Amino acid sequence: MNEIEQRIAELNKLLHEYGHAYYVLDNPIVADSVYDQLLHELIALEEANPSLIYPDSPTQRVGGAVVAGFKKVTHDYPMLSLSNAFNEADIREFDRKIRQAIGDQFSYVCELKIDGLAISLKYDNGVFVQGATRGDGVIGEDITANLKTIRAVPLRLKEPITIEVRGEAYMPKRSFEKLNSLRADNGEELFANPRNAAAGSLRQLDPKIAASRQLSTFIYSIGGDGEAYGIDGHGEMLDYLEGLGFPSNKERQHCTSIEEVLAFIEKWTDNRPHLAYEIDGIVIKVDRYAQQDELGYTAKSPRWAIAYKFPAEEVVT
Ligand SMILES: NC(=O)c1cnc(N)c2cc(Br)sc12
Repeated sequence: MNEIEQRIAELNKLLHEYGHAYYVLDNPIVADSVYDQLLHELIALEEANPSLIYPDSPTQRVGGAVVAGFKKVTHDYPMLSLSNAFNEADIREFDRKIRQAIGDQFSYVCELKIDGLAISLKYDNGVFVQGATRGDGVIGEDITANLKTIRAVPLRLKEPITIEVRGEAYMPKRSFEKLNSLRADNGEELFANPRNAAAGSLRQLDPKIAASRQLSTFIYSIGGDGEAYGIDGHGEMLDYLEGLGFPSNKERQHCTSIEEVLAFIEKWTDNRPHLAYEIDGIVIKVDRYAQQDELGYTAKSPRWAIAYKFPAEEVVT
């Protein structure tokens, strides 16, 4: 490798590491000015040596052309929807049915239900190759170019594996407030909430607009069979995805009883306003995959999971 090739390789490595720390771990290891200076050095070197541009270079996130529309994508595995619970009785009934089916020897994983747009991300040999919306659960839209602009979406995984993951793209509360304030100054219509703003941003035909909206994502499952990766449960899967370089929400808890689940719900009902992003509920899943398989699915959703929905907030007029 000559000097320029070495410097480009080093800048890609550094920017990938700094970007992961900042956007995925929410734990910056260099100042923004240092990151920007290295990024501009890489942009200049790539402009002078286009044959040395890495496909997963951070400069390639906002590369897509404006498109006339989005291609349709048929999901390899349907993207599920969850049945809902609205109160303690619903949750106890969910728990009772599970105990009736598989006995008492099981545990739950509880997670925050992110209020955004469900997405699917596909990786071939560790490289991000396609991203899509959930759509109707079977057919979604190819929004790869827009999803590449989300800094928390890894362009290359820490292992060269082929995997499809699912998660939620969302707009942090602060980004939402800044966006609506800008739109108000420009006399534009305001977005009603961060979910609509995130969906509207990812439906933009020009990736430069999506890139300007400061979206993020949490990844919370895979498409297909977790056991194919030697993983036996959902909690273990979330740790595995984190290890690959995906952003996963850290506010998850292993619960060994429905009382612990109810306490988790109460905790986050109170703490919800202090989160940097909107949540609309709590997702409760039986942890072990073998027990999920035993419980199976209804026509619409898994029997081994439920989404507790927070009561609709009083709109003060
Ligand atoms: N952690 C999770 O499983 C999770 C988080 N946030 C969401 N909006 C959803 C939706 C489904 Br379907 S699962 C899930």
